[in-house]
Amino acid sequence: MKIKNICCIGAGYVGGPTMAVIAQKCPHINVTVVDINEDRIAAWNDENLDNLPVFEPGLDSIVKEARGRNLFFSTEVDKAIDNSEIIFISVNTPTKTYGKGKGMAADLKYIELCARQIARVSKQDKIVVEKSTLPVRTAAAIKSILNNTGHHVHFEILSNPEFLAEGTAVNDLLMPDRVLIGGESTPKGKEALKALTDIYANWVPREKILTTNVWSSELSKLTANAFLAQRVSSINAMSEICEKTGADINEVAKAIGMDSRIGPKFLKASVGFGGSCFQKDILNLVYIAKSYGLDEVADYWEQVILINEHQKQRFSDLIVSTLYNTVSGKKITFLGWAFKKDTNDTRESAAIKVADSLLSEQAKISVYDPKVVAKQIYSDLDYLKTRSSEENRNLLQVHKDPYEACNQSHSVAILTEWDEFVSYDWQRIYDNMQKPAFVFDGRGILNKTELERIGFVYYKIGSGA
Ligand SMILES: NC(=O)C1=CN([C@@H]2O[C@H](COP(=O)(O)OP(=O)(O)OC[C@H]3O[C@@H](n4cnc5c(N)ncnc54)[C@H](O)[C@@H]3O)[C@@H](O)[C@H]2O)C=CC1
Ligand SMILES: O=C(O)[C@H]1O[C@H](OP(=O)(O)OP(=O)(O)OC[C@H]2O[C@@H](n3ccc(=O)[nH]c3=O)[C@H](O)[C@@H]2O)[C@H](O)[C@@H](O)[C@@H]1O
Repeated sequence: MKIKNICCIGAGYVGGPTMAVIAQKCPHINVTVVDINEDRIAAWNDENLDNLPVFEPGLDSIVKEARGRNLFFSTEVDKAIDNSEIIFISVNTPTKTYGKGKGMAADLKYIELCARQIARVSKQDKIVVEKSTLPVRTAAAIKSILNNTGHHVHFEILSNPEFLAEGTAVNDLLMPDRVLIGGESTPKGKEALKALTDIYANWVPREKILTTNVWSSELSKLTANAFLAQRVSSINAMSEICEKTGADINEVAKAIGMDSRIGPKFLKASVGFGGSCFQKDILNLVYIAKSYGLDEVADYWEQVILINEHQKQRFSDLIVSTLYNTVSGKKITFLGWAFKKDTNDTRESAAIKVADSLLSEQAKISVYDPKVVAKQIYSDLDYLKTRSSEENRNLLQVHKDPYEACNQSHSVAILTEWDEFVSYDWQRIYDNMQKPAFVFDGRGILNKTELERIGFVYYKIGSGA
């Protein structure tokens, strides 16, 4: 099968970067990324590459190279579907906020809308690729919609979950550990698997392109995120034991990570994992397990989330107790708001929960983040509905200069591990703070000896004060 046109529905953190890399590596294929969000598409088309809606190191130069050549961003969804032999669905699949499965199950309404639209528009056979993260067996629902509402064209459904991490998306896409494609073992299924494999093979070694059945592929994505998040919760659980016992979490992580069966990656203690996916995907897994009556399995995975909530809460509790049991009226500076460094994404960032707890204690918070804008920070807090948006704006200020944010502060809390925080002039920060000056390092990135030499009272996650 000769593929000339690809369409991707959803121009978000996955659709945008993924398609940009496919377009760069496959100049013989036209790639059109469509979205119903006009502002987002306009931003992808912005002449000024600083205005792209997704910040990812290296993404701007790839967009610059391919955009207008064989990479297009558009709001004309029907046209792009009609023109393409392969359609990726890369829309959001958030946790349901209503009805059955509220707070647990994945909300598949955007997926279903896409399937119905593809069915309505398509006049020729198409390959439909699940790029979004989906509950296992979603392909069956998509297939049923496509086969019952379309123009009797043949649809082949593939599962091709995305494993990129934000902040390293471009590298992850250029050099993936593996590409996973699930498909049916019928002749047409095999043909579809080959067509998609051939696209990736333009830059990914074939031995790294793994094909499985559809259900294994769908479930592998949830499993990978569950295992990764479990590692973070495991190291964070140990970080609390370290703080009680005098052990140091970095030393423990190094010692266990040298065991080749455990490995050194993803063992960084933190103020809690964030991001749009770990929590939602584990909740989804818990929901799936419960729906099959597997309560013990569900309880096991739910603990990963509970430890994560605990880690965020204990960090804000520690700030309050260390600051003499009251933060009312005290200025606390947050360095970082993004859920990790090198991204402007704040979804489920630990900073949001920690700020909310401290604001409920009447603290005054100043925030500096190199990439997150004030509008986003206020919208994250307003979304919680803990207090009025006017109160949020009164209690929390956003700064464009880190030194200004720290000025006259009682304490600085590190919420994101941005590299630039390490090289700040900490003496200057100390000189302009209230005394005693506290630093709560929720990412363990600063130099304890140096900060204590300056005069700070320094707390590091996983090794205490
Ligand atoms: N963010 C990440 O790092 C990763 C996300 N994923 C998964 O990929 C999927 C997408 O995630 P993100 O890109 O982060 O979401 P996102 O929210 O950044 O982007 C989704 C886009 O889809 C658009 N959309 C929704 N319904 C639409 C429709 N009917 N027609 C056209 N456009 C529509 C939205 O307007 C939005 O721009 C999710 O299932 C997520 O779990 C997987 C791996 C990594
Ligand atoms: O499905 C997804 O959305 C993606 O979720 C994660 O990627 P992402 O959330 O972008 O970023 P991670 O690097 O995994 O970090 C997630 C959170 O865990 C935290 N973390 C990570 C690693 C660690 O050692 N310690 C730690 O606290 C990070 O600070 C961050 O808040 C996975 O790593 C990706 O493989 C997956 O595709």
